[in-house]
Amino acid sequence: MDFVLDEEQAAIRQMAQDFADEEITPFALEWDQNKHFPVDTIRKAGRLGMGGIYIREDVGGSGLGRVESALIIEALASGCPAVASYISIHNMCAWMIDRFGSDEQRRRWLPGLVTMDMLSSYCLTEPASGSDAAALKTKAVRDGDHYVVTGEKQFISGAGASDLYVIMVRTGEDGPKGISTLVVPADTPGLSFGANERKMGWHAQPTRAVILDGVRVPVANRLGEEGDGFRIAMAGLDGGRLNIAAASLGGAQAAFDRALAYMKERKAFGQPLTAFQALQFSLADMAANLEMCRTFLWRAATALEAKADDATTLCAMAKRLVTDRCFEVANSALQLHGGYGYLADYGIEKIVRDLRVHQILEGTNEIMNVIVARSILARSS
Ligand SMILES: CC(C)(COP(=O)(O)OP(=O)(O)OC[C@H]1O[C@@H](n2cnc3c(N)ncnc32)[C@H](O)[C@@H]1OP(=O)(O)O)[C@@H](O)C(=O)NCCC(=O)NCCSC(=O)C1=CCCCC1
Repeated sequence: MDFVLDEEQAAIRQMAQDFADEEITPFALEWDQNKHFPVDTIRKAGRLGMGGIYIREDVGGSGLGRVESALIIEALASGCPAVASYISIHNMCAWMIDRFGSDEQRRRWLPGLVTMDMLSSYCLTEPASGSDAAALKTKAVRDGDHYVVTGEKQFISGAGASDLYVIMVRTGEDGPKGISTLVVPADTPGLSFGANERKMGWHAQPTRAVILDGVRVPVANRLGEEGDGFRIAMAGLDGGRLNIAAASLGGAQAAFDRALAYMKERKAFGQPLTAFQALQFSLADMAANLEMCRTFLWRAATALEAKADDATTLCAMAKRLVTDRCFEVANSALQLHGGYGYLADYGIEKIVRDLRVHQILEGTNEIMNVIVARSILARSS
């Protein structure tokens, strides 16, 4: 196994890092404080190929793999985890269309999605179903060559700003086999949005409910067959979870870098903070955790790219391990800043707030353990 990036991967990572340094980092605090969703910046990322990272090239995608995606999202998140995560979600939706859509659907939607002239949102969670995703109730009733869809999706990132909504609905029996996936354009009559939720972090992207009131969606907008929707949703999340882990890694690395710079400058008891062994040990722990997270993330990304049998399990492990450890690293970076770490202008508390939700969304870390434990038990039976 080769853990050294090749020339192309190093160049891709540098391109994303340059973009983050120039277009995201200088503005991230302002976006957070003003709850501003930087759509123009996101579209600029799209023009550099970051809207269709692992989309096939025949429709304008970048044709890269999951390791490259982890590199890009990590770099973007060094500027703002919330913006990087939105780009990650958009990529997940585009991939679901690329992987499960017909040729006609791919040609219809992907050229706009890969450039991010069209933005997309993933809609699975409902007010009464989160972890138990297969209990969703949003109903789609067939009426000729349309479905009539009624229900509500909760906690939807980008809702109100996105142009396309990839929505899991119930077309059949209770449970996972009665679920289908529909692609619904924002301007479809009957589609509306709840208020922007007030959150602890992720202020640089809106989170709203998506409300469907008798929305007529052409059957031609269904991905795959009726009943395929749960499998499609879960397959999308395998890669989504890796990207969320990469966003945690980028945020935690940025917090570490700031803590190191601060410790070199700040003096206590006549010496820079870097002279104190207890604080050196803290830095060493943080650095080891970051490196472990990065290495494991690349391992899981390689497995997903290779469609390995244990890819879903490794993605779940990576999501839990990386988002937990990186939250601890960011929190330690805050601690190393002393009182200044708690001030909004230093930017560290924003990273901690942004990273906290990565332990909850795209499947809570407890659900990640459910997935891992099930696979261990299945293998040992
Ligand atoms: C793991 C889980 C709890 C499992 O459920 P059950 O036991 O009901 O379903 P089970 O019996 O495991 O499976 C059913 C079928 O489905 C196939 N399949 C499962 N995983 C996969 C997979 N990874 N790939 C392909 N097929 C899969 C499975 O094989 C089975 O089919 P079969 O019967 O064999 O024909 C699942 O529900 C889950 O994960 N919840 C977390 C939701 C959750 O993660 N939201 C997050 C919502 S999104 C979110 O939070 C966002 C936040 C910010 C913005 C973006 C989105």
